[in-house]
Amino acid sequence: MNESYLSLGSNMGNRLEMLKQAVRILAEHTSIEVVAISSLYETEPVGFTKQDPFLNMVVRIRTTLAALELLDVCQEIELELHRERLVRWGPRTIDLDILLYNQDAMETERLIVPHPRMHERAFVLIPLLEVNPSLKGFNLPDPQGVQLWKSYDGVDTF
Ligand SMILES: Nc1nc2nc(S)n(CCO)c2c(=O)[nH]1
Repeated sequence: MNESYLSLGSNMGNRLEMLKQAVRILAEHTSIEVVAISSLYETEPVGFTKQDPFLNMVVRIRTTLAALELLDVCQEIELELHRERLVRWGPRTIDLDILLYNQDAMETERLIVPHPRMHERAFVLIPLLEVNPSLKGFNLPDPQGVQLWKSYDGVDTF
């Protein structure tokens, strides 16, 4: 069994509904168990800043899928929820990034794990710490631009 952490974000359309649908599809996948979900955070866009704020969260999963198979599932969910890659760093209905996969380090054309920018993103680290307290070793970047939006009592209440 493998353990992985995914960062989810949305800044187009009904952001909450998009995130709920993405988590539902993950939870319904026969090879994935959603073990924990973080709170939702409203976050200022990083990188391409001239766009609407995001809702971000992190989910902890257990899976029998290999990392690249998990990436396939994430990309299928993005397509299913009408993710349009209009501008690379621009607005999106839904975005799923693999942050960590076990304690593996891998770099391929399609996937780099641990995610290469996670260490500089408060919108990733702050929710990640909620679902994996053992990562307390991270020096949190300035939490500026990351506001708690809503917390949940677990996957079932999301
Ligand atoms: N706050 C925030 N800024 C972002 N910039 C990009 S690109 N993304 C997409 C994730 O790589 C985000 C995001 O999810 N949240």
